[in-house]
Amino acid sequence: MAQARTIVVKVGSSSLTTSHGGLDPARLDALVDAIADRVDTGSNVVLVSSGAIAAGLAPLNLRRRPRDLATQQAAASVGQQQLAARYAGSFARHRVLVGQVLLTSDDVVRRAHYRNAQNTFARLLSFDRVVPVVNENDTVATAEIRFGDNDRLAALVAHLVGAEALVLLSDVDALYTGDPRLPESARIPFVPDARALVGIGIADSGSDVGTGGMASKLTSALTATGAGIPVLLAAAADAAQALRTDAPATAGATVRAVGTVFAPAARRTSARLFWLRHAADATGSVTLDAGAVRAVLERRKSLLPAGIIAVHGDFGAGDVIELIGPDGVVVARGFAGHDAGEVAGIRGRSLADVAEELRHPVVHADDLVRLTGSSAAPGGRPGPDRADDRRAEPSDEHIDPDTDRGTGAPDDEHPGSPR
Ligand SMILES: Nc1ncnc2c1ncn2[C@@H]1O[C@H](COP(=O)(O)OP(=O)(O)O)[C@@H](O)[C@H]1O
Ligand SMILES: N[C@@H](CCC(=O)OP(=O)(O)O)C(=O)O
Repeated sequence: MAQARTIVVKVGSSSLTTSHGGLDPARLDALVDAIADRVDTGSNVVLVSSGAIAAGLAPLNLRRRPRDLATQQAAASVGQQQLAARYAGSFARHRVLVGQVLLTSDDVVRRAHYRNAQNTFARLLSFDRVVPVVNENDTVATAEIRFGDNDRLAALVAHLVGAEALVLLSDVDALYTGDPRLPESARIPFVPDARALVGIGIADSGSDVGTGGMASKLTSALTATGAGIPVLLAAAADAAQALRTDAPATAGATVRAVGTVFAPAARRTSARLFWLRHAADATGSVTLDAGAVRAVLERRKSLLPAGIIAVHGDFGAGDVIELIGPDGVVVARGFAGHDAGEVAGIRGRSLADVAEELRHPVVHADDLVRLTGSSAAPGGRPGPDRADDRRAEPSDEHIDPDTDRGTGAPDDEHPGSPR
């Protein structure tokens, strides 16, 4: 945390607004001061800031957060503008420029867009004293393409910019064993891995303006730590402490004086597999027989046509597809090596029996992420899969079309895999 050169800070709506609605300039300035101090030490900081909808309530005379999408979009339209102006003015006190980045999920579910966003951030951060301020583009995001909560967005952005730390700032000062308003709930200073979250009680949000709640913060934390990025969850009021580069450790180097630290997994997932797991939308799917599920999940093999029972959707080679077990459960996602028509033509057949130009896996082992065997993160999206962390490098599997068995040397080119 203290050494991170690039750091993503996410702040929730409840930490930027007054109890009457509208932005709270004092709290916003205090956050900006803490971030500017970190910028002064040479760190790159990306700020993912919620608060557009909340900031639009008071100017539009709306008493509470609207439930319908159109009014939320109207509030976000007014509020985002106010938020951006406030940040620009507040950061200007420190001679820091802000760059506004508004994203829809489309910007990350399409791989070309994901790369484009990556390039934009890289260029922005190459300038001195520029802080990108990110939010969901609520005004144009329809129900179907919404991230919905900025906690998940922050984890995706952290990976996108190659951050070395993610700081989630909220109205609660740490993760607790249960509802933080109850005296029996205890603060958890350190979460070594996802298993430590078993039994944690998730209470309703303490604020009326936040959307994600603690469940989405935990999903975000597990997504980031699964990609090798440590996470600190702390109160926005403790931002200065949380972002200090010389913050004293209380009990060993991993525990900070404030908040809850989530330890990173040992390896960083490759950008490609991270995107496949957390961001990509599937274009179609294939149903596997039980043997193929075992081969893919337990023996870490490529998916061959012989194990496919059915093909769904109209995907092309290189598209993201879901691999579904015979019981209907999605067991993996991968980049298709063939288009849907080709898979339909060769399904159930041994590689030796198919035309030479089609003699390669439907999904190569290096092109898939397994979704079972991992602890599902709270909130629904798949959690980090330790098995995949071990395999951030290409597998050493080589497909022998005569036997359909993996044998030896690395396979450099996998048809259809976007690189
Ligand atoms: N086990 C828990 N530990 C800490 N906070 C919790 C827990 N369960 C629920 N919460 C609630 O989560 C809330 C933070 O989520 P949210 O309101 O969405 O914040 P933000 O607006 O910062 O995104 C806190 O107000 C807290 O009351
Ligand atoms: N994009 C929305 C915020 C969505 C959100 O995740 O809010 P929060 O739970 O307060 O972080 C906005 O700016 O109002």
